[in-house]
Amino acid sequence: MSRSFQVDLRGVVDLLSQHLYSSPRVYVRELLQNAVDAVTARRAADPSAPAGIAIDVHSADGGTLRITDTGIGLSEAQVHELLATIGRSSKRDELGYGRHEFLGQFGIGLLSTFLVADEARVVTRSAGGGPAVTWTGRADGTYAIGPGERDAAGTTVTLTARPGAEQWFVPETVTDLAALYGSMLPFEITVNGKAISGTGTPWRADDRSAGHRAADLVGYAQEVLGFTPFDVVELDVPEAGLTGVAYVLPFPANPAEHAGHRVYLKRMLLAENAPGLLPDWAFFARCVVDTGELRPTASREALYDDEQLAVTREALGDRLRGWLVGLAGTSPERLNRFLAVHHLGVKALALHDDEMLRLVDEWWPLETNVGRMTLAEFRARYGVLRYCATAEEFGQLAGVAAAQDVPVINGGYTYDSELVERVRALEPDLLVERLDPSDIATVFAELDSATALATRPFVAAAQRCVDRLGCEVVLREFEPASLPVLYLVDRAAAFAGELRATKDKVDDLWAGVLSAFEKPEQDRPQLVLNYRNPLVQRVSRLRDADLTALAVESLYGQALLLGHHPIRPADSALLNRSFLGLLDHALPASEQR
Ligand SMILES: Nc1ncnc2c1ncn2[C@@H]1O[C@H](COP(=O)(O)OP(=O)(O)OP(=O)(O)O)[C@@H](O)[C@H]1O
Repeated sequence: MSRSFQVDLRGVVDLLSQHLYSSPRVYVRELLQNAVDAVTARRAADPSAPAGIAIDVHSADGGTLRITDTGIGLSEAQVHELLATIGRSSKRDELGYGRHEFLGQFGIGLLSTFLVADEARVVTRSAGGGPAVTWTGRADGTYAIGPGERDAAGTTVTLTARPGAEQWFVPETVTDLAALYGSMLPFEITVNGKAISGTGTPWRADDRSAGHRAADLVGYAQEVLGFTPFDVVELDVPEAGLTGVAYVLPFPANPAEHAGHRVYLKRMLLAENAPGLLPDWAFFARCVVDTGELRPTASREALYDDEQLAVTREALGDRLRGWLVGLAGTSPERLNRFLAVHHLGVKALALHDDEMLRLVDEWWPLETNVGRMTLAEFRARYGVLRYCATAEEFGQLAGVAAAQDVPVINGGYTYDSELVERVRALEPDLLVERLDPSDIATVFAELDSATALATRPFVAAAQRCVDRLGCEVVLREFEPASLPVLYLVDRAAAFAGELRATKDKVDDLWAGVLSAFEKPEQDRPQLVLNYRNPLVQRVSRLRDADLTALAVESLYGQALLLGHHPIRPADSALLNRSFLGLLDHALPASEQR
């Protein structure tokens, strides 16, 4: 013998309230939606039928809400079949798919009334004829049917607040909720006599002037989203029955935070923060759209992530890409302003997305030692993309490289050096070179042999001064002559330096382990003195050993500062000492004054 399932309605309502719906407030949406569907169904058969939905809500006596529609209504047989059977809906076709013209499809919406009330009373009269019927459903799973009083076709649902749910029956709250969900619906809807719908979507095509329409769109963003958009991009994807606008954000957005969009389904609000409508790279835009074809999840709070959503996402992405490309073509100045706001996000995405990379390549000016310019401009001019990987290396080398006609990009800003390397994806034959301080050292000219011989004692003395600081002194000739000294740390030496600093801080065991990585001598940073500089020449000729030491030490300090190198405690002690020592030498002794 086959038996029927028994359903514990309390359990089902708990399930809905705790796991499906985010808040009891959705009961307003579900009632509104049933009323809209009923009006739609009636007007499908009789386009001249009235289309009105009225909510009356009072908070006296704990709270009651009544919603009346002029919709299709239900006969007694339909009441048994549709209202009293969970999961049964009149809005699905023979195959069980939601019918296109209706908002509902799951057959559970009415249950949401039990989130806020113990009893729902429905008085309905079918437009097809027959007497009015009253159905009273209770949260404990029982229902009663009896005759109803109602002259015109349509339905009235009445709820009384359950103790503890009174806040959902406050007239202002209900007005706000009805406006939130229903303000774009194409029928007149009133709450306590006040209309909350009627004007339609702000992007509708009508007889407003272009300026008026544009102002409405901006006004909507200001009022509803709370910002004045950088730009407004109109959206239209016929396959998804989708229209709307994308607002370009006027402030930086984090691409990692998948921003949500305001989505209306057949003019009724589905979600204020629906994710997944735009591709990840379009993090800089917030959409407000109305769609007839995309499917909701059963909670009606998000879009169902299916193939159709994926196709729509692509189409919307193309639209925004088109906007960006258009901006580049027609209004580079605006594109630059856009990048000034969103460059970090655009750059982050350019690491994976060729389209964004192209945008950065052509439009984002980078710092170089020959002025700010885009990567595209740089390689058109110089052929090679030569860059320093860190701001410190750029600080050390920019001036010297420029003096030797070596243009170089500062890759030290967030993502910049990765992007320079990535540009190869656009142009596989492109030469990309990372400039290392040791590369620059090789272009320094050796001194002629006589000068080298004559300055050998000075170099030896200078070496003794800075030996304990772990660097090697070399005397060379290079441009610009105005630069007396350079402190060059190549990558290996920088690593060795970090090792040394760490070793000083850790215990013996670790220091021993770290020593295994250390390489001797040739990795030491170089203090390169420029013999072309008149001051250095004078220092090299000093007879006084103390003064020579002071001068070398202060040149060392100067080189550290110029190259933005970290100043260790030993360095700052030396800087102090050399500065005071030089001052002492420079000032006349007091008895001579
Ligand atoms: N105001 C109304 N006028 C006419 N029929 C109604 C009304 N409210 C509900 N019904 C009938 O009751 C059925 C069940 O409603 P319910 O809200 O539970 O589900 P649904 O609207 O079909 O789907 P969903 O769960 O997606 O909202 C509806 O399919 C409809 O036939």
